[in-house]
Amino acid sequence: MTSASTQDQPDTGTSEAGAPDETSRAQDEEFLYRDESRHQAGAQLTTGTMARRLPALVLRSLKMAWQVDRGATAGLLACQIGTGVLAALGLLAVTGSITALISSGDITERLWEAAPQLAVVAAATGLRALLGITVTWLTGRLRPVLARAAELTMIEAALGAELAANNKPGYNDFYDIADRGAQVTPDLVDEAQDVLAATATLAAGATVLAVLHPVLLPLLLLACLPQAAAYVRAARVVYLAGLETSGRRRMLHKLRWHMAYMESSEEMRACLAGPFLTARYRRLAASVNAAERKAANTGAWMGLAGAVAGGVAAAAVWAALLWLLASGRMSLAAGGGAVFALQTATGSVRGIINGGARLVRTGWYVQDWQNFLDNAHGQAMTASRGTKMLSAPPERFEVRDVTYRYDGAPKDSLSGVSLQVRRGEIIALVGENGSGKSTLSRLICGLLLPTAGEVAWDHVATAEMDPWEAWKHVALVPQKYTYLPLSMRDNITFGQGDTADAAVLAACEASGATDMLPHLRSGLDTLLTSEWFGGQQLSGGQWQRVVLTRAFHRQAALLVMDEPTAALDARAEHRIFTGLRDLAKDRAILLITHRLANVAIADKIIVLDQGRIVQEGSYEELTREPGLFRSLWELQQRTTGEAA
Ligand SMILES: Nc1ncnc2c1ncn2[C@@H]1O[C@H](COP(=O)(O)OP(=O)(O)OP(=O)(O)O)[C@@H](O)[C@H]1O
Repeated sequence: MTSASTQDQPDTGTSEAGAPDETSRAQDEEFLYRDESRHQAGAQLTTGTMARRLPALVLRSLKMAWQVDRGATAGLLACQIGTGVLAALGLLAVTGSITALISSGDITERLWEAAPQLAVVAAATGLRALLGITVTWLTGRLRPVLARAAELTMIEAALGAELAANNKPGYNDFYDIADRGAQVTPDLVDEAQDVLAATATLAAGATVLAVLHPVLLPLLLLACLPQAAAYVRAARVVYLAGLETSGRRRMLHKLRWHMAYMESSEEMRACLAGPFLTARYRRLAASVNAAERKAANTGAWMGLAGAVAGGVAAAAVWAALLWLLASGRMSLAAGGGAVFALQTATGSVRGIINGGARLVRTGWYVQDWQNFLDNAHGQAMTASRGTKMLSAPPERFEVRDVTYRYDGAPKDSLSGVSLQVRRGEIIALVGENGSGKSTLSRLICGLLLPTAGEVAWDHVATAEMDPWEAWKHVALVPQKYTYLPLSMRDNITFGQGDTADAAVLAACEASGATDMLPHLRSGLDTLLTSEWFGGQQLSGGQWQRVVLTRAFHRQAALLVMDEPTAALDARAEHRIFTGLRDLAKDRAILLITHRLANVAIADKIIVLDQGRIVQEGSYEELTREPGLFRSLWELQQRTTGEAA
């Protein structure tokens, strides 16, 4: 979809390309970051479906609220019931006192008759205000805990799902949308309570109206229907606009992050990426703004239509009341009470409509959260794998005729691959970019399950094992490793194994990370980032040493290292490779590297090309026989020779 002009011209957004070019760029980008599947899913979500699902969603949120803070949840429910009862009492007392005051007879007697009811009104109003304050306090206490709990449920579900599920296209959009659902979970509880409170007040008003005249209540409810429909439709438009722009909004968030945070700050400046990206930010922001403005306008028109319909309908109800009075079907005294009851009931119905529309909209968001959870649970490792435990750390890791294709990928990343590695052995995987080395390492670790074939540890298939138990035997140095803003000790141990100095320092010694310690302010307890006060920033190679220490500290039976020394200096790299044989004594090691001279240490080298094994043998054999390994190795030799 990228137009030729987009590629040829500097994309600063201020070029002389003119308006049509800008428009086509904006369209290209809109297409690039679209989120079609979510939008389609949203379009199918009707108000009726949501109305049916709402009780379950509200109950789910209430249950979660109950789990995180029983006191606050029970208090809130009690306050809402209390508010409803007080509203009913107050309303009955007001209508009673109005009826008494405007009935015929001596004014003093009428005042005395109305006095107790007026006292009830005053007490009910005061108590309701008190309950209102309590609700605000309890809601403030519950909201953040509930949102955090909803977030945690998502994180746990995401961590419990197959890695393959996270690799699916659109996963991040799905996660982002669900995250918004998690944030508004407390709103669902609030709004459900508002609707309940308004319903309780309406019940009081309705009782009075029904007593005064049976036609008033159905008339009032009928009159509110068009307004309710308009409000819910307006809420749906806003919700759908949010879904439609989710991919673009996520891109905006990414751009902000890259432009403002430290990690990308060098390239932003030296590559002059700033103007290019800010121009893209502006265009994307403009397209998101336009979509949101359109939704706001449509929503406003719908709201207006609803309000007009509501006004006309309210006028009809008042006209009906006047007709009842004029035709003598209702007494003047009863009419006074009816006016007040009608006023209150109309207010309550408006509260129900507003709250109900908000509730439905929040329901859609929370449904996104629920969908994410359902999907993650549907792809949970507990569902797709067995529960077999290994009685001892495995001795042999075997890949048997394995094929793997990523979800949505046009072709297999691995086909018919077989190999094995035992404890005490070092197997090297080599091959050009994209040949399938990292994919194979994920399969042998049991992170991915084969599309066909089998990966087995001591004859137990990874698909049959309890993955959490299995990974206790794995140490992984991935190609893209994680820098966490934790202390050095926590970054190494992740709270597992022996976290005491001696064990951590022994692992540091093996990786060469000990050299860094004298420069760290608090040794192993230094925070490894300068994003927070008191923390210290490490260099790329220093981080790689920390990640290697993490792997060595695990003392696992299988050690997988994907480009483990790419960022290390010559001395540090030498140290790792000379120490590898020692580490292999009680470990099976799978080593992936492009530095072919380093694989001389391996017992066996496996050469991958386009997902297939094309060669295997020792370093001596492969450097002698013609083939892919030798041609790559010769190229490297030539480059280093020429450089020398
Ligand atoms: N998460 C993923 N989703 C879809 N396809 C993927 C994913 N990861 C890798 N691939 C594809 O699988 C193939 C093998 O990738 P892999 O990362 O295993 O190669 P590699 O040999 O480790 O490459 P490199 O030397 O560049 O690290 C590539 O074509 C790649 O595009």
